[in-house]
Amino acid sequence: MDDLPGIVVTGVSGRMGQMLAREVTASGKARLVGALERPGHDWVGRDLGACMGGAALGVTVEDDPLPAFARARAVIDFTAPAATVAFAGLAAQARAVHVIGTTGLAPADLEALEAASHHAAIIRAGNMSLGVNLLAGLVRKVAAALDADWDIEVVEAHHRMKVDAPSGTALMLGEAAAEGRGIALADNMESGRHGLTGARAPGAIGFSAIRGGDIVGEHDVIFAGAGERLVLRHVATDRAIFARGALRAALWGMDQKPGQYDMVDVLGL
Ligand SMILES: NC(=O)C1=CN([C@@H]2O[C@H](COP(=O)(O)OP(=O)(O)OC[C@H]3O[C@@H](n4cnc5c(N)ncnc54)[C@H](OP(=O)(O)O)[C@@H]3O)[C@@H](O)[C@H]2O)C=CC1
Ligand SMILES: O=C(O)C1=N[C@H](C(=O)O)C[C@H](O)C1
Repeated sequence: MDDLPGIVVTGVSGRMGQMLAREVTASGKARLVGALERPGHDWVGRDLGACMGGAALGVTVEDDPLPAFARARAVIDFTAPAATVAFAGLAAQARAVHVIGTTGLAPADLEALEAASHHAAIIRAGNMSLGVNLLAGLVRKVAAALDADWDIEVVEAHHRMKVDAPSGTALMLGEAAAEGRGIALADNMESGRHGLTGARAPGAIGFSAIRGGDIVGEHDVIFAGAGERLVLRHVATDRAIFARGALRAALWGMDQKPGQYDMVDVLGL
């Protein structure tokens, strides 16, 4: 057991943090060697298992990232952009693999990750599930096969607590569609339609977001042509799919050189 590679989970009280801690602990492939929360959080100093309402795990929740990262081979981080940028610098310092599931990152955040990736491997994806990463490949192929008379719309639905839109997955799928079509997503993105919008811009890739209840994550990519419509869909019903992908990425990343990677690299798609 002691020779299993050590992993730290950040934002451990969160929806994904708890799922990740359970996945790592139950995997038999890695050891949970650290669980982080922010200073002042009421879990800090307590046993993680008890905090999650189960048996003691022998892992005390901490609030100081660097010493935790220093004893880990990998950090799995599903938190928020500002936290992820700070963790990237510290993971680079500790030479630990940084697996990033956090979405909503701004261009300046991505620049900070690029700098950190010169010192340690970073694996980042807006969706760590096998299904969505396969779907992105299908979307790229379909977009390449159809001409610009087929309108592309990405529709996503998530739980009421989600704070960013479009979702990281929707952006991944939009990027795949843009790549397939040979255009830049940034120049062709249409989202948040409201009021007298005018007609749809030719060649645009549209985004719509639904928020409600406990929806785990649903994504449709619609190719709407004249007289027919093709819909490619992924429905997540269990957050364990993301945690499983993240653990796989962490283990894979331990054999990689510093640099930036995604789930296509991890899954060999
Ligand atoms: N790539 C993928 O496959 C997936 C990505 N996600 C993404 O993961 C992220 C987290 O989602 P979810 O678990 O639902 O969110 P939650 O809000 O449930 O959890 C976020 C956690 O991060 C902590 N956190 C936030 N900011 C900081 C900070 N500055 N310093 C330290 N800790 C911080 C929060 O602590 P506190 O409560 O104190 O704020 C909380 O514990 C989102 O960006 C989401 O989109 C989610 C699922 C799959
Ligand atoms: O916040 C979530 O919950 C999810 N976020 C990711 C995203 O932004 O696409 C992945 C998944 O859809 C769940």
